[in-house]
Amino acid sequence: MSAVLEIAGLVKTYQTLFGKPRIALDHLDMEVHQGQIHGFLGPNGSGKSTTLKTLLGLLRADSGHMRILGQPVPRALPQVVSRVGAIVEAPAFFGNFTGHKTLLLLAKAGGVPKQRVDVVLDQVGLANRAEDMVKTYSLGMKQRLAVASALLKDPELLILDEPSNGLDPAGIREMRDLLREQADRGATVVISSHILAEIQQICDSVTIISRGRRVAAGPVSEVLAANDRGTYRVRVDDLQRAAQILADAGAQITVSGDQIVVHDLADPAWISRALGLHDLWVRELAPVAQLEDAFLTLTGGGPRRGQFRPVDNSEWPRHDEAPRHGGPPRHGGPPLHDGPHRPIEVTGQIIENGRQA
Ligand SMILES: Nc1ncnc2c1ncn2[C@@H]1O[C@H](COP(=O)(O)OP(=O)(O)OP(=O)(O)O)[C@@H](O)[C@H]1O
Repeated sequence: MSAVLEIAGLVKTYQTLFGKPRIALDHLDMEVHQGQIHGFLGPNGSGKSTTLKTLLGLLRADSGHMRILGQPVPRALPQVVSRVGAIVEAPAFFGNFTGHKTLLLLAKAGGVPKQRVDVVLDQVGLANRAEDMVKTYSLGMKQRLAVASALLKDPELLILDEPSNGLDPAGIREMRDLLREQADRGATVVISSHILAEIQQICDSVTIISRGRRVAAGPVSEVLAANDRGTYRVRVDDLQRAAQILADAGAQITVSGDQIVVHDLADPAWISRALGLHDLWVRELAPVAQLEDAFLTLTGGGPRRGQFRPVDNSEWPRHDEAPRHGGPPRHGGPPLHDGPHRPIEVTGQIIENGRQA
């Protein structure tokens, strides 16, 4: 498999008006292979947009090497630009133009045959609104128009920043099918997204960055396996009491809907034992390999009730220096005891260990 996109040692520093320069990319490496759908993930402020803009020649890097379709960029961008379709940040369209006219102008400017306009309108499901003005479009429809504009050139490499932004569940599924079709015809797709479940479903491989550095990369299954934190989903009749017992026994838990998720556990039998001691019988116990878990572990951010996690800013301590959020190292399960129960709130929201974090 040949690399369609290669980044090595990319450094980008922003000069801020006051204070010291801000390091946005800190020797970033990334590689994407042909025909893959590749997820580019990172917390807010981790450097995703900076990477994509630098790759597309919209920003100048301090140092590092980049290649698109085997050509060094930005030097050889003019040679490859006709083979790349990209949306980086929400593109601005003229509200008084129709979707059709918008794409027609873009096709003309890019030297693309105008017949492609109807093809891409159809591909993104906008054909029936093509003659309406863009200002009447919903957020999701504008997003579809943006994707249509990126598809005009029938690109070999498609780079999409948050392609599912503003789409409803049916729209997200259509987008997934559309991107899969692009990969099936041999195109390579790079998408950045915060919808991790979506990335897990759609992507063949991922790069996860934090504070401008790559913290994990590879096939989704490998990234999941390497970062399996021993997370288990439990269903039990008396959810509230079960959550209380597990929390009091020292487990790291979150409660969501009708299930308890137990984190950082080496031996799932501990859960059955802990609940069985209180005559509560487990109805379902299953491992959860979630990209979200891996993401939070790798980027050092877990949910904290009543507290906002700082954005992934270079002024904060680096991940390897920072205290790890999200609990102690994986263990075989805390010792069980029959101690007094603290009140616990089961709200369908995330709670941590039965107490406010
Ligand atoms: N023009 C700028 N001037 C100064 N700092 C900037 C500028 N643009 C971005 N940054 C900083 O660079 C870092 C990376 O920002 P970037 O926008 O690339 O992150 P991101 O991963 O795309 O974030 P998000 O997911 O929130 O879009 C952040 O600390 C941000 O504040």
